[in-house]
Amino acid sequence: MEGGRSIGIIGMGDMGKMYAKRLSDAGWKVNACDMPDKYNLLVQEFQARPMVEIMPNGHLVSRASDYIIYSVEAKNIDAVVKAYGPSTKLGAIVGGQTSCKAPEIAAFEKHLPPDVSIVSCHSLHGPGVDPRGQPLVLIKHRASDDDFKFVETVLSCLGSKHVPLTWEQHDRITADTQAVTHAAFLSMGAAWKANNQFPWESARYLGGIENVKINVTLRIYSNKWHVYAGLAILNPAAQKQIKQYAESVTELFKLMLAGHRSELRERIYTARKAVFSDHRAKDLLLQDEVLDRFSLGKLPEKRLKNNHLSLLAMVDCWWKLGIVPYDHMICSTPLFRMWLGITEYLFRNDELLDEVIDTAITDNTFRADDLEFTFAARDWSSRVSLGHFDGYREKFEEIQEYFAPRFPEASRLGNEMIKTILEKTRGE
Ligand SMILES: NC(=O)C1=CN([C@@H]2O[C@H](COP(=O)(O)OP(=O)(O)OC[C@H]3O[C@@H](n4cnc5c(N)ncnc54)[C@H](OP(=O)(O)O)[C@@H]3O)[C@@H](O)[C@H]2O)C=CC1
Ligand SMILES: O=C(O)C(=O)Cc1ccc(O)cc1
Repeated sequence: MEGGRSIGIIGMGDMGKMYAKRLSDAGWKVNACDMPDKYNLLVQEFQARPMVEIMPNGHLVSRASDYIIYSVEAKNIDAVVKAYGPSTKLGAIVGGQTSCKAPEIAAFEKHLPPDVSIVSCHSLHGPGVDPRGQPLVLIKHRASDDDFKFVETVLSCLGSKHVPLTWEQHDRITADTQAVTHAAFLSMGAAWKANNQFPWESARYLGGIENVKINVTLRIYSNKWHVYAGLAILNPAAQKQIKQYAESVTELFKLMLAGHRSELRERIYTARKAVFSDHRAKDLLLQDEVLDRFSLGKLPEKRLKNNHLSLLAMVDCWWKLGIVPYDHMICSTPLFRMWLGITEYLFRNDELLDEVIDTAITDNTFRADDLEFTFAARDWSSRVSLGHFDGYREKFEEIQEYFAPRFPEASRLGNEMIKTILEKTRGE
């Protein structure tokens, strides 16, 4: 392909393998490696794919390839580029797949020889999602137009929607979209565990919006901790967003506890105006019948009320930070679109929003759940702000273990849900 040029992939985890398979299927020669101890296993796994050559380490991949993609943990990017960067083939192009670009670009600038071009990428979806039509961010950081065109040509086989950005724009947008979305779902999981609850066993958490909350939470906890830790801890804008989310949760919960109905209502309606007023005429991203279809438990005859503190706080947080989430649709992940979908579903239905406010003030049966949710949001925020990967990992894996028995079923249902919902909410 293209004058015999080949592609290198350093890091053959979930994303690296997905890229290796799709690029080689499109006819590209791929040179790939993971840690040296995985060499034999990878050789076996890829033996039926002659277009993928597994190599023992990143030096060999770097010296043989014309466009090298680092697909390793964000927290390791500096060390890995430091090790292999100097072995990069003269005049090659280098990029990375990590979810936060500030450390990745810094590592490239520090460790790559000056003749090497830098064009980075970020597929805004997990490895199990069909990349067609999903946003793919491309960052032309230090490269000629021809080099950039070459990367576009290589990655066009993914069928994704190319979104050219600078690394600064990328980090700002993904803090708004991914990091704070994950914080909300991570907090739901933490609260359910703290109350020793499996939400699909409680009628309160069945149907509609609740299905999305449960399926997405389980999807996040079934993934690798470092993906979420990396994009939250390493992105300075993310810390601010997550902190505001925790503050919004706390303040709204205090208004509920104190029974300040009119203050709560006014705050929620002010936030709604700031976030949704320009979108009132547009179709809803998600509809009832889609939401109800994907339940881990048996749907109750009549939907039970919830005060949806997690959703109220999200809109409050967007308002406080001056974020209009629709502005980011071009650069959104599936989980963000689902999160915005259920938030919008609530905020654009006057009757439901009023019911939620009434439940928040009059129904005490949610207090225990909301208390744990508030603790959880604050705890995640402080772990992210402290910047300790170990502290993040410890909490994530404890909750992961709690929910693990339901991952297979939740993944199956979650995949179907994502597929159906994505057809209705493709970016833009
Ligand atoms: N999963 C997702 O949904 C998405 C992830 N991303 C980003 O893509 C990157 C990869 O994520 P993902 O594939 O999920 O994570 P994985 O943990 O599955 O893959 C990373 C791989 O890189 C390997 N690795 C670490 N150091 C080296 C090294 N020195 N040489 C070769 N290989 C090395 C790891 O080995 P070991 O495990 O032994 O450390 C691991 O196998 C991350 O930065 C992530 O943020 C981007 C979009 C979506
Ligand atoms: O859709 C999401 O937000 C996910 O959780 C999957 C994901 C994780 C990390 C990325 O960098 C991009 C996508």
